[in-house]
Amino acid sequence: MKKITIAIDGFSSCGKSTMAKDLAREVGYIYIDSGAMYRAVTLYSIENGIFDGDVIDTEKLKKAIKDIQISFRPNPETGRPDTYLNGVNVENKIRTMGVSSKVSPISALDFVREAMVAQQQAMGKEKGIVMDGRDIGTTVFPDAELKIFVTATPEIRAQRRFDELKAKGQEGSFEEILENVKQRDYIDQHREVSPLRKADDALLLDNSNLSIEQQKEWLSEQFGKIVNK
Ligand SMILES: Nc1ncnc2c1ncn2[C@@H]1O[C@H](COP(=O)(O)OP(=O)(O)O)[C@@H](O)[C@H]1O
Ligand SMILES: Nc1ccn([C@@H]2O[C@H](COP(=O)(O)OP(=O)(O)O)[C@@H](O)[C@H]2O)c(=O)n1
Repeated sequence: MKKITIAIDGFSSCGKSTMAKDLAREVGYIYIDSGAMYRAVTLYSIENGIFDGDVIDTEKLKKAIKDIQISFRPNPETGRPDTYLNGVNVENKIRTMGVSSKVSPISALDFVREAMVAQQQAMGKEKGIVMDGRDIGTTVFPDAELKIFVTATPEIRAQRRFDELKAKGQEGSFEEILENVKQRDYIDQHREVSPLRKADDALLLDNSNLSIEQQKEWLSEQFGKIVNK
């Protein structure tokens, strides 16, 4: 069966990673969470004095960027990849509100995007990959055979993220999460480099009223239409 490239983009916390991981597992493709890479750069910046409040020392980060190595390794317990920053497992740390509140300004920096996009393109050069993010169908893999753009209302997305963080015992009120979701959407859509937008040839999926199982079936169907053509 021919191998293709699958790009899943969309708004924050709508279920992109969930559907991307499910499909990758089902069809035996590599799954890459590009958001985890931007989150890892943000964690590095927080831990290495690159932030002074909300101000970013861009010169310092520019010098450090080549020393920031991000990789993914399978976690046998969860059956999903964990994110490693310079060899250390940071999967839990990068999902905190502290990182969520600082990730979009870091992701708007051109040199950060350049470094991440180069790594993402190298990961996908053999195809057989599902990658989710904000600019996968527009910038990272503009020739992807299957492109999806996912959305849901901000309230539903914030509720999903709230439930997730609560289940992990992490802090964050619904209002704080909703505000963060809206703020990141705004910054992601309005930045100069590779802003979040639907690629012209992407299929739009509003999953506000779909269950995880239903969206998984829908995505498998779209995949089948392309590989069985
Ligand atoms: N269709 C859905 N209905 C309800 N919850 C969902 C759905 N899709 C995903 N979720 C849950 O919503 C949360 C955010 O999903 P995630 O895949 O991490 O989103 P994204 O990658 O877009 O940020 C997760 O806790 C996930 O289990
Ligand atoms: N391809 C990507 C992926 C994420 N990002 C940035 O990284 C942040 C975190 O991405 P994420 O996918 O982990 O976000 P969630 O929707 O999972 O909360 C986004 O809000 C964007 O600012 C990006 O700029 N480009």
